[in-house]
Amino acid sequence: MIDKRGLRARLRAVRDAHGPGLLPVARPFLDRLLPGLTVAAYRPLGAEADPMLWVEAALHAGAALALPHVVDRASPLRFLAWEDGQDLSVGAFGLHQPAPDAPERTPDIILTPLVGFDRRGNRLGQGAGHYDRAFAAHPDAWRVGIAWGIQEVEALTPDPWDVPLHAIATETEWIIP
Ligand SMILES: Nc1nc2c(c(=O)[nH]1)N(C=O)[C@@H](CNc1ccc(C(=O)N[C@@H](CCC(=O)O)C(=O)O)cc1)CN2
Ligand SMILES: Nc1ncnc2c1ncn2[C@@H]1O[C@H](COP(=O)(O)OP(=O)(O)OP(=O)(O)O)[C@@H](O)[C@H]1O
Repeated sequence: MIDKRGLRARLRAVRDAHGPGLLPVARPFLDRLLPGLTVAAYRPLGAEADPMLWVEAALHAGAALALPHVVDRASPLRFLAWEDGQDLSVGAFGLHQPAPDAPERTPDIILTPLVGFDRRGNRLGQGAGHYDRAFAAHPDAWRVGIAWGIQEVEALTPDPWDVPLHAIATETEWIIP
């Protein structure tokens, strides 16, 4: 039985030792983009891989953007509209988020920050269940995990509520489970 909390602490340390940076855009993401689609991205926390080049590609393709908005661990995440260049404010967990009254959006693609992952599409997140619940609420969205390659682990044991990723992007690989 894996100790998820211990593993999470170890993988956060591995990620932070890597340091921040922009993740290059993966070709299959570009191929998927269409005008009018909604792409949910995120603003990185600490040394999370930064998807800003993916955001630029999405805008270039005419897609709309959303960012996650959370208020605490217990409440569900909402994806809120984010117009290009729009100011963000710092909220829960130090996250840069849209204003709480920004319109809610249904994502077609969810770019998901990972704490850890395995090659089968299993994911370890922050442990509040924000993305677990978002995946359950948006079952038709394309779930792409984003991480540095060193955040890979041999195998994660999925919990009953876990919804696997469709793909994982790292700085060197596009992994299809
Ligand atoms: N950039 C980013 N945005 C995100 C997430 C994320 O993981 N990364 N989320 C993912 O669900 C949601 C926010 N949920 C969160 C839940 C818990 C913690 C948390 O426990 N933070 C730790 C430090 C985290 C770290 O260093 O990795 C803390 O505050 O001590 C953070 C975000 C939505 N937005
Ligand atoms: N669909 C759901 N509805 C309600 N609660 C959920 C749902 N999915 C997960 N949860 C709860 O959220 C918590 C998620 O913990 P877990 O350790 O699996 O998070 P995680 O793998 O780090 O992922 P996340 O990024 O979503 O936090 C658990 O307590 C679980 O009971």
